[in-house]
Amino acid sequence: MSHTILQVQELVKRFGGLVATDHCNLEIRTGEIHALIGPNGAGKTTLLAQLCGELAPDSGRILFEGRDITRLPIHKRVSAGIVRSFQITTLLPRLTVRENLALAVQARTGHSFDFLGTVADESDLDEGAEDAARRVGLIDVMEQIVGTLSHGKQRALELGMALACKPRLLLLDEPMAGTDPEESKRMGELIHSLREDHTLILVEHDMDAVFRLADRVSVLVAGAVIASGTPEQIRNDPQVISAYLGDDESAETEAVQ
Ligand SMILES: Nc1ncnc2c1ncn2[C@@H]1O[C@H](COP(=O)(O)OP(=O)(O)OP(=O)(O)O)[C@@H](O)[C@H]1O
Repeated sequence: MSHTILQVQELVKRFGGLVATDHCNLEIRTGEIHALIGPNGAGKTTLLAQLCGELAPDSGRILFEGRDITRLPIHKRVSAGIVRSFQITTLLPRLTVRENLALAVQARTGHSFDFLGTVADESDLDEGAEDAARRVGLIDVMEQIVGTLSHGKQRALELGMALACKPRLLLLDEPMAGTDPEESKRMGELIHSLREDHTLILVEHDMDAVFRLADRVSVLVAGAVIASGTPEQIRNDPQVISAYLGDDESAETEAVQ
């Protein structure tokens, strides 16, 4: 029986007069890939930012494994096991893959950032960096300068940096963005492989990827979840079809642009 890892209860976030998150309720089960979809401006990114602690909600609660984390700062959520990809640091293009990953391990373990010059000598950092690199298929390019990697490999590295923080719940914000079909396929396989030992929330505009990868899908419209279910249930939900997916191919394509 699956149990709930994350619960969002009646979450509200306003930007001035705009209600970006409107009494949002969401339940994420341990071990699932849960996709969050919805039209542009529906509030997906704003919700993710509240889950990782980047934005403070105005009201409502977020429970992680039953514990109220609504007011916990980002670094404490990372320690608790919630990591958003690209959250800890953006890539440092002039450093190597190994150095970038070691910095992500440092962020998790609380090592000081002051001794950049000796990063490569720290065996615990190195081990963590190599584990993450292996996981995302970058072990053969550990010494390569990040700025010289292909876009797809840079995306994989961003994911590797999130993994170096040893998350239990990984928040992925548009991992397929800007990737070509081959890179997108590889990223899909990578995400699928993470499901073994992680719970994932996936915000993604690529509907093919969403319906292929997700165990369950929630649809956000105007800051509220209007439906949650299996990809099959969501595809056939009349409310979702009229509010978002549309009832034919062209409407679907239009809705996700
Ligand atoms: N910092 C901010 N200040 C003011 N308004 C904001 C801010 N961030 C987001 N918004 C507004 O909140 C609403 C939700 O935006 P958000 O980016 O969360 O939607 P989204 O579903 O992620 O959209 P997209 O699919 O286009 O990325 C939008 O109307 C947006 O303009």
